[in-house]
Amino acid sequence: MSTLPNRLVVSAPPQGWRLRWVAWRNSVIASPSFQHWAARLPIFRSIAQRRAGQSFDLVAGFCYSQVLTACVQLGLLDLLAQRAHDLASLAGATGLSEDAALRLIRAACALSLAEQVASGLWMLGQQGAALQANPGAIAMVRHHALLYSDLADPAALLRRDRAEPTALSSFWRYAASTPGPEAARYSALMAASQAMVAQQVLAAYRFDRHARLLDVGGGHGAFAIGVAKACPELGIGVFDLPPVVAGTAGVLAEAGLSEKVRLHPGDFFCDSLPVGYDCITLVRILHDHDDDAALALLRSVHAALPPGGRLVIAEPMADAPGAAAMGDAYFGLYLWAMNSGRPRSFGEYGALLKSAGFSASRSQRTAYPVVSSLIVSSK
Ligand SMILES: CC(C)=CCC/C(C)=C/CC/C(C)=C/C=C/C(C)=C/C=C/C=C(C)/C=C/C=C(C)/C=C/C=C(C)/C=C/CC(C)(C)O
Ligand SMILES: C[S@@+](CC[C@H](N)C(=O)[O-])C[C@H]1O[C@@H](n2cnc3c(N)ncnc32)[C@H](O)[C@@H]1O
Repeated sequence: MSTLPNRLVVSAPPQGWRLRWVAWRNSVIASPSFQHWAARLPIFRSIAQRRAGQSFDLVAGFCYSQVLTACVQLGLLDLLAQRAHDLASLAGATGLSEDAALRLIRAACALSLAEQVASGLWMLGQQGAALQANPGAIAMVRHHALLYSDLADPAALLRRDRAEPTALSSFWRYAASTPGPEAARYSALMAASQAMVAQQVLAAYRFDRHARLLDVGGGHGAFAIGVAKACPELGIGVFDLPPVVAGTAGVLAEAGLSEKVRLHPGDFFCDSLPVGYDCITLVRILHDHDDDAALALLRSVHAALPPGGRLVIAEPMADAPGAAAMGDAYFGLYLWAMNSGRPRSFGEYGALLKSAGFSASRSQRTAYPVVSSLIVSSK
């Protein structure tokens, strides 16, 4: 656990030596003759080939994503998870010609989504097995059609006025504040991807040290249900927009937790948060909002907590250890396309939390920072 610096992390002006080192290093790496010879020198060969592969993967990444999308769309991963298949059964089950099925299964094998276990016989590969264990990730693969439509012309997306609606912003804005199928679709997507996050949060923080927990922006209660099962003695509340909370009641009833979890319909930008909870969670909330709105929400949370009360922030963060691309490269563009919010580093949250009046904050490592990280703050 590390204590967060209580000020916005402004990187020190680059030292002279760092500028000179980076400039020299780049001039060497960018040299075609160095790239030619590095792969031929035993001392550099493996790193040169690995870097070349990484460069190719960066250039070709969208194609890989679409191989995964095709596998999800055609149910290929589910098929391969059940048993080994030959080409005829794969073609029949997916509705593809044998030529197309062979092209897809070879591509899936190249990405470890599938694995040839004998001549003409395939099963799930390591990457396919890992993804099958995370239905939320599979749900996001399906959801990415919206994201990729907004990213079709990335320069135009970055240039345009963020007030202009995009496919993603329409999905998230409209769905969050309007009853009906859109709100249900939106909350179902959140609930599907919540399991991975809840697992990380519950393993990293002991909620049973508290008496009552309020999950602000708790959606259809997926996190609240996870906490209720892990901490049977804990009093739990969920605060969310009225159209969403209307759906939460049904989800809690199905889980047999209607009496256990108290619902608080409201708008956390207009209404005060309910008091009486000694722990408040913000799970995948703050990164949805720009700094001013995030600070206003943190101030509202601070006002609702008793002295010594705790705030637990859980979301995918920028600069997460071993997952830098997930932060500013994925969520950075995702939230830009959503017209609101950004991923933040631990240091950036430290500054916001201090401005909101929190006395101390610390980061809490999780097993998979690529899924979610934690910050714990005290009033
Ligand atoms: C058994 C033998 C012989 C060897 C084993 C060797 C070994 C140890 C292998 C390791 C296997 C292993 C443990 C693999 C683990 C894999 C895991 C945990 C994979 C997890 C993948 C998770 C993914 C891909 C998650 C993706 C999540 C996404 C894309 C979430 C997007 C969320 C969005 C867009 C949220 C939007 C909400 C908003 C609006 C931003 O607030
Ligand atoms: C990205 S979802 C996260 C849901 C849940 N915490 C999770 O991790 O799956 C954001 C949640 O914040 C809620 N929300 C957005 N704006 C809100 C507002 N102004 N007041 C209350 N809830 C809001 C949405 O309805 C949604 O449930």
